[in-house]
Amino acid sequence: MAREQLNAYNWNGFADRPQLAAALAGHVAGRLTKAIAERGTGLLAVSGGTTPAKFFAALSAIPIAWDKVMVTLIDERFVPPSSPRSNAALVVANLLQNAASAARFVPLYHEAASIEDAAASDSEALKSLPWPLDVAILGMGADGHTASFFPDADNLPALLDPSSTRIVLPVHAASAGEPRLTLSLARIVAAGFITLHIEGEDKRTAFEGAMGLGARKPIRAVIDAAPKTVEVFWAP
Ligand SMILES: O=C(O)[C@H](O)[C@@H](O)[C@H](O)[C@H](O)COP(=O)(O)O
Repeated sequence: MAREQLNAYNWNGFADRPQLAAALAGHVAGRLTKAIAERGTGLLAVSGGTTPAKFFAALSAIPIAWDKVMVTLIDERFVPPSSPRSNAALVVANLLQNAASAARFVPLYHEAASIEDAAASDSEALKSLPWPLDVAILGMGADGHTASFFPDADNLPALLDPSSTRIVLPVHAASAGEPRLTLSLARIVAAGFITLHIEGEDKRTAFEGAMGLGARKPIRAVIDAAPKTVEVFWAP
């Protein structure tokens, strides 16, 4: 594993994806165990998409006190759990299995008249979670989006506002596929352990581009706003 201290992130490179999954799962399990020892609970927020399934499977098998862990989503497509696009379905099928089946899951999607109504009621409902996040697992698209902070989002400045008091925000972005629900940047960067899990050469190139000079991509805004170093986990 190669570690490079660059800017406000650490680059943790792995030879292959299974090794990354095992290492990231070990780090996350350790952070959750530390949180449970310190405050009696662990609060984990994970991203969806196609990258995290192997990491979820590795984490699900680690025997920590999962009955003291609460799992929620960094973001969600505005679709029911029956949809193949549902991040909640991905988490239930891949993470909330084995030892981790004892964790409590707090999804973001529920039926609502609009995505704005869903985000507002989510923000209320999620107030009762034991904030701040102990662990935030971010993904990234080739366009430099993370969470549902899409570069073409209608309300990107509000999504990236570090002083936002909202917990969940609605997102309309043509490139997103469907309307989204996302944790606000403020809630994400307050996490005790923030990781970015990316795989493949395209994602590495996109990340390096986002960290360079030029247009500020959403992933850069998150890293710049984070008071702690973001741990990037990458494999080819
Ligand atoms: O709902 C989502 O899609 C995710 O939360 C999103 O932020 C994801 O992490 C990136 O789009 C990368 O997705 P892939 O892992 O599919 O490349």
